[in-house]
Amino acid sequence: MLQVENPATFRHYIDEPTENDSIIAQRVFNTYKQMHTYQCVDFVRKQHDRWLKFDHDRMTIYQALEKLNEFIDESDPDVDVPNIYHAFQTAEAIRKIYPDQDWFHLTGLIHDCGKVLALYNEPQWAVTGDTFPVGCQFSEKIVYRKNTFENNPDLNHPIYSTKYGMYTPNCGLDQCMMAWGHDEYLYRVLSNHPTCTLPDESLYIIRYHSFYPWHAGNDYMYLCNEKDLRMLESVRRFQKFDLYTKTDHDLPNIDELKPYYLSLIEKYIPGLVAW
Ligand SMILES: O[C@H]1[C@H](O)[C@@H](O)[C@H](O)[C@@H](O)[C@H]1O
Ligand SMILES: [Fe+2]
Ligand SMILES: [Fe+2]
Repeated sequence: MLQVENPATFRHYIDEPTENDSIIAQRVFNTYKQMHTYQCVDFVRKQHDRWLKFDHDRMTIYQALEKLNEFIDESDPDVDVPNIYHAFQTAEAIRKIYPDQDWFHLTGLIHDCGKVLALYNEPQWAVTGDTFPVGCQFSEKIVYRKNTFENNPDLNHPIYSTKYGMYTPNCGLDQCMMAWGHDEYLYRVLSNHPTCTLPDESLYIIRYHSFYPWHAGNDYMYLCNEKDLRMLESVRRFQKFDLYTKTDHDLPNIDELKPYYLSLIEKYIPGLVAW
């Protein structure tokens, strides 16, 4: 088990921060305010059209990871260094506790690589942050649920505002359209890569790791099928490493760790990937 000294210090979201609150608190709130204003069924459809042709770039997974050197996540109250450190912190913590599960180490390393979207001019509210399904009622468990959705075009939609919205009971999360961001994007990129041999569990973790209203809030169970409920434990197992290893001190030595992770990429996701 991962030892966590003080879990309550993570994911602290300050409501309606003012100038007296930290810059980070303001930046996080503004990112979610925009996300909850603009993420709607129409927007997600447009993003699928735009990004699921995989005609933006060709680069290896490691090259994508290195791009996160230039990227600070504005939705995250717990990280204020480039995201590549978070990738190695997550992976190394998993490796310590599960030395034999190399696919899980690699999952930790790459799970946020979808954030390269932001380096192709996508705004952070369409890249980072927690996710939720669009096309049905927004859960009370979404962060800042009370004061950030008032201008969302789907909020009072006759179908999308109902419990099941455009879905059916227990249809399965793969039938649901999630708010567009780094999870769904990387999942689709890897599914489209002909030589990716990561196990299903890995791809599932990548796809839903930001779905906090579900895996942490226990909501949306009425959309889940058996597979989702089976995978929930895996997502939760991953989430502890993803969240509780975030620290801006003790940054990992990337050059030292690089050869091991390059070997895992060669094993599970070799070659140039289409983005
Ligand atoms: O701010 C964070 C960050 O963007 C993570 O990458 C995402 O997975 C989390 O759900 C979110 O809370
Ligand atoms: Fe993430
Ligand atoms: Fe992460």
